Amino acid sequence: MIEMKNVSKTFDRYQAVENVNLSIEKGSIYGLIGSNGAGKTTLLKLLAGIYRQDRGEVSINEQAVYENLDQKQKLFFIPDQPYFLPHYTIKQMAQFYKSIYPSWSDERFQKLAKWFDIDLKKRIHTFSKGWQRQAAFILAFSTLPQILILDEPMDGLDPVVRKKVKNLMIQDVADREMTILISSHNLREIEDICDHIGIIHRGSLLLEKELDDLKSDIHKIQVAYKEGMPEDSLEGLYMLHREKRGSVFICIVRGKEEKIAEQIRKTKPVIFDLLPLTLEEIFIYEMGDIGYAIKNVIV
Ligand SMILES: Nc1ncnc2c1ncn2[C@@H]1O[C@H](COP(=O)(O)OP(=O)(O)OP(=O)(O)O)[C@@H](O)[C@H]1O
Repeated sequence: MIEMKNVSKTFDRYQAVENVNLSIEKGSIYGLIGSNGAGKTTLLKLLAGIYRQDRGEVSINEQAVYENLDQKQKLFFIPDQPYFLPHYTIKQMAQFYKSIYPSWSDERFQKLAKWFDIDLKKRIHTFSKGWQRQAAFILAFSTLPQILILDEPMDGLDPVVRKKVKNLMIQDVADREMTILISSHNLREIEDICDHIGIIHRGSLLLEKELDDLKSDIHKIQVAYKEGMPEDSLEGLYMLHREKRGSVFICIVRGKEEKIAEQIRKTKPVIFDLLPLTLEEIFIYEMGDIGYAIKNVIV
């Protein structure tokens, strides 16, 4: 299990991460989402042992990560701009990682190189952005990490490669209970593969939930009445957003589906639909609930 307890990190008095508590179960795929500058990369680098926290504890299976070689050999971090040793080919990078990671698999490396159809003898810095990212994934998956930490992983990858990478992730989670932590602004992709979601805002973790729980706790309702909306129809509902389109009211409501439906039906609407929200919509309204502007966002 990956854990953060009361973790804070400042840069020159700027609080990038503030008192974060977080836990990620083995074998889960955790999506970290948040606005620009929210602290996602800082959090990932703390978990990867690249940054040292000012306060709190960062641990994997109850052992500190920072300056702990044993722990670092269990994880692989792909930053938003993958790093390679200057002028190295993929083959040379493979030798380098083989010397660092005891779990390195030559068999996996050869298999992946063939599958991605990549030139192992070409210098990586001459590759396109997408090819460089593919190289990073081939190397990462060849170390057979217990934990894979990815910052904006699909940036610059074409749809076929994205699918291949997603399949590899899912396969390794299923076969070896690998844990994945992903930060991305592509919420459709996060929704597609993650089972847990954390929303970070201004350095604090706003919420952390199973994706299914997150989705079952917030709904969009469309409702219309013969003679306008009765005054008390929405009383007691936790309303995150409300707008009127013609005679139809569109509301975003927090709460359980049955409870919301029961209350609305009592008011005898002529139209009533209760719809699930996408992760993108949930993110926008959760952020709106804490004052991050949702004006002019049409859903
Ligand atoms: N090395 C650093 N030195 C000084 N400030 C930093 C450093 N790294 C991050 N910060 C600041 O910490 C805050 C959080 O940055 P971080 O990169 O973690 O955000 P993010 O959520 O990944 O953002 P984005 O989605 O825009 O990539 C920002 O205000 C950033 O300017």
